[in-house]
Amino acid sequence: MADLWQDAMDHAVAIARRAGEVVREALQDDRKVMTKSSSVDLVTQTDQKVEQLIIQSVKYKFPTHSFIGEESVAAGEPCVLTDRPTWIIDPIDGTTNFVHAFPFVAISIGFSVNKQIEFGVIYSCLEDKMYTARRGKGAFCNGEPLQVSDREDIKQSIIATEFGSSRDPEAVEKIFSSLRNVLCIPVHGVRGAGTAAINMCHVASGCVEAYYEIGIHVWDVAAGSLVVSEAGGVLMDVEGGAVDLMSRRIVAANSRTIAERIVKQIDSFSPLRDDAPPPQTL
Ligand SMILES: O=P([O-])([O-])O[C@@H]1[C@@H](O)[C@H](O)[C@@H](O)[C@H](O)[C@@H]1O
Ligand SMILES: [Mg+2]
Ligand SMILES: [Mg+2]
Repeated sequence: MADLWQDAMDHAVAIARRAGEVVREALQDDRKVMTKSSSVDLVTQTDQKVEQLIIQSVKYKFPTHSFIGEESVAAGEPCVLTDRPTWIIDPIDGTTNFVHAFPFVAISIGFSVNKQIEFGVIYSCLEDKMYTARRGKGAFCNGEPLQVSDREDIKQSIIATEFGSSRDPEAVEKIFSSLRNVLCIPVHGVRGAGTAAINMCHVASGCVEAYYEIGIHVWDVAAGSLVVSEAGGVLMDVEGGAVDLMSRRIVAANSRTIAERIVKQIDSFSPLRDDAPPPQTL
């Protein structure tokens, strides 16, 4: 039977590739940096330009589809996932890397129908790696199938995580407490690419056993969640149980054993959900 969403997925791959060209070109110029939720939550005109490029091209081809885009939400658009076909877009995942020319930058596009991710496309544009996953049909990098690592012993693992963009002292304390717990299991190492999407592609590729973070957003992990699960990995909330893409918390691992071991080390907290109603102003 023909795949209902193949056309949309082909479009996502094409537009992610085009967006990657725009990002690479922008790296040659000065990058004007603005801030969002905090002085370390960065955004550039390229983030906004790439998001508009993706949304306009999708609207033209699929006029009935909905969007959740990082920069549109920052500009006041709602962040609510419905049953409608929805493109969940992070135009530049790794903006801080982009600003500093640290060489991991991705365009991340997840596509959800009935609140289920149908496909995920992550283009690591400085490495020219196109990661794709279609629900039930596997995960790939530049067309080659991906498979998570088979290491079950966490003491022989590399774990990926990030520090995020909150500098709230209580959150920072918990982030360091979790990091200390994980490091002292002990694990072989802790890494972070500076982008949630690429960290998840690293889990899917088998070069790290797990990735966890509190503070990410739905656009950081929508595509990556399918890339990981289609490569044979598992997703979990940081307190165990099912992952909720709007909760801003995630553990993505090669196996349930490793995911549960990570969960035990995490000093968890709950940032404001992505779909929380905006605060009332009097
Ligand atoms: O803002 P942005 O570069 O798209 O996305 C960023 C992530 O991918 C990064 O890994 C994470 O630590 C930050 O919290 C942020 O969400
Ligand atoms: Mg991001
Ligand atoms: Mg971004």
